[in-house]
Formats: sequence, structure tokens, C-alpha cells
Amino acid sequence: MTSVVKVAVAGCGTVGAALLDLLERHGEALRQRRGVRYQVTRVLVRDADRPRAVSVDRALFTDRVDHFLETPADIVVEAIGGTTAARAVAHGTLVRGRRLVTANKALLRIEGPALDALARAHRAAGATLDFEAAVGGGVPVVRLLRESLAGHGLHRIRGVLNGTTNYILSRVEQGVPFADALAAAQRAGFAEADPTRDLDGTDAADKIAVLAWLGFGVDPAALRVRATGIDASLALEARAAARRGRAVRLVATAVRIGDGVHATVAPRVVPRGHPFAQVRDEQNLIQLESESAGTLTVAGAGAGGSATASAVLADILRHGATNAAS
Ligand SMILES: NC(=O)C1=CN([C@@H]2O[C@H](COP(=O)(O)OP(=O)(O)OC[C@H]3O[C@@H](n4cnc5c(N)ncnc54)[C@H](OP(=O)(O)O)[C@@H]3O)[C@@H](O)[C@H]2O)C=CC1
Ligand SMILES: N[C@@H](CC=O)C(=O)O
Repeated sequence: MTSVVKVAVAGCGTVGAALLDLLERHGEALRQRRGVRYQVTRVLVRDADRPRAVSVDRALFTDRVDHFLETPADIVVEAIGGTTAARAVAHGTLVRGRRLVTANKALLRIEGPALDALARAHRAAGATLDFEAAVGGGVPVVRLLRESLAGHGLHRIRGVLNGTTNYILSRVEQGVPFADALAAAQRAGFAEADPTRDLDGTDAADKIAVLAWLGFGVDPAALRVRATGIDASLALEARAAARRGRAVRLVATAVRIGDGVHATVAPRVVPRGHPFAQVRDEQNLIQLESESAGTLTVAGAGAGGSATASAVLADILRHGATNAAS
């Protein structure tokens, strides 16, 4: 017997389109293996008339949030970014007792705990909140912190958390001009809609704040993250460092100090053999240091449609066919 799980997808850009493609390509295998058919019921975009390279019925596209939220759905994926329409989608989803899967670290930074509380308040009706894709792209660091490392005396989280800046840094050290490397990262879909968020360290700051929330229980909105980003002059330094056998990486850190947490994002010069120097292009690497489990390191594709959509799909599959109609 096959159950049907209705999925409404907000966003058909880099992440949303890659997710729709994954659901299309793996739909039959998922049905056979899990006995579930994931049926896309609505896609929210800014421009519903624009032609799209996804095989989804055009009639399912809408540019109205209220229309989107009225559509029957068991799971709502939020992959539009920003914090205005995304917030309306997130709240509207949870208060209806639906499962929310979001890739939006900017939204989680400002109101992750509030969304979590809303999900708990509507849990009996079926609401859940999952956001594996929000940090680390395809790297399952959110799950590691939420589940495996809960209560392990975590004391430091450190990592390369932004794929765009890492892509730029690892290209400029090979002689590619800063502007060309940035343009390539944008073409590949690694950069935020506003790439300033990548370059000035804001995106990495949002991510480390979300990890600090999960790992240390701090309010990510209240956590001050001192952030320094990268620019063309730092790229010249990265190139010079490469000639000296060193690498520059944008490293985000959150350390527990007493009852508080100290968080930073800053470029660091590391020797070639350092794990951060080995992180190339859009890859991310995160080290979680804890008393009982020692240091755990996870790494992989930190940005890009396919890797990020795979993390979204993992969240979709997470609760099995809960809420599904047979
Ligand atoms: N790209 C990546 O590698 C990663 C992205 N993320 C996060 O995933 C989310 C989506 O990113 P990404 O796919 O790259 O973004 P894109 O800019 O590629 O796509 C955004 C999509 O959302 C739609 N959209 C934007 N604003 C609105 C709105 N107000 N109302 C309705 N639809 C809207 C756009 O519509 P239209 O197509 O009509 O313009 C577009 O389809 C962001 O939160 C991002 O931070 C997380 C991890 C990795
Ligand atoms: N712009 C982000 C996308 C993934 O979170 C990045 O470059 O890491």
C-alpha cells in the first residue's frame, strides 16, 4: 500500500528547483522503498509566469503566500530566503499543524527558538520543525547537534561555514581574480541572493549562531557574533599566503566560556596541512569539541542546489509517512 504525503515547496530557485528535481528523479524509488509517494501540491515563487526548468505542472505555481498556505500539504518546504515572506510561510505552516522544513539560517537566527516553540505548541496537530540544510548544506551537522551530541558537554564549535567565501578563497590562491571567483560562485548557485551576506561574514555569523543555539542553548538572536568577512585585498593576502605554503579560510567559532558563549567569524591563516586548509571550493568543515565524545569532524558540500536539496529531502523523509493519507 502506498501512502501519499503532500509537499508544498516555497521557492523554485537554486534549492527549491533542485529539490523538485530530486523528488521527480527519486520519486519512484522512494515509493518502492518507503511505500510513500511525495506529491507536490503547490510551488510558491515571486514570478509565477516565468518559465521554469522543472517538470512540475505550471498550474501548481503561485506568487501568493495566502494561496500557498491554503493549499493542502503535510510538509511545507521553505526555500525562498529572506525573513518577511519566509516568516509568514513558517508561521502559517506551523499554526496549521504542518511540518516545516526550512533552509533559511537568516530566519532561524532571528527566530529559531520562537519557531521551535510554535512547532511544540502545535505538535499534537502534527507540526514539526526541521532545518538540516540551513547550516553546512549537505553536511548533517544540525542532526549531529540536535540528537547525537545533546548533553555531551560541548565546549567549542568551529568551522568553515560559508561555501561562497571558501570557493573564492580557494580560487584566488590559484590566481583567479576576486571578482571572477565571486561571479563563478554566483553562477554555481552558492551565493545568497544578496552576496554581501556571504562576503561580510553575515551568513557564517547566522550559521554559527544557529549552531550555538543547538549546541549551547543560547538565543541566536541575542548572541553577538563579531564578524569580519573577505574582500579583494584579503584575496591578495590569500594569494601571498598560498605562495608561503599557507591558506586563508573564513572560520566561524563559538566557544562556551563560563555561562556565556563567545562567537566570531574571521579570516584565519592556517598551514597547508591544517584540516581547514584542506577544505576547498564550496566545501564546509565543522569540528565539534566535547568532553565525552572528543572532537567530531564533519565535512562535505556546504552550498549548491543538489547538496542542499539532499539535506532538505533528508528532513522530508525524517518523520516517515506521518500525517500521510493512504
Ligand atoms: N543556495 C545554496 O547553496 C543554499 C541556500 N540556502 C538557503 O536556501 C534558501 C533559498 O536559497 P536559494 O535557492 O539559493 O535562493 P534563490 O534566490 O535561488 O531562490 C529563491 C526562490 O524563492 C522565490 N522567492 C523569493 N522571495 C519570494 C517571495 N517574497 N515570495 C515568493 N517567492 C519568493 C524566488 O522566486 P522567483 O524564482 O520567482 O524569483 C525563487 O524561486 C535561502 O534561505 C538560502 O539561504 C541554504 C543552504 C545552501
Ligand atoms: N550562500 C551560502 C549558501 C549555503 O548556505 C554559502 O555560500 O555557504
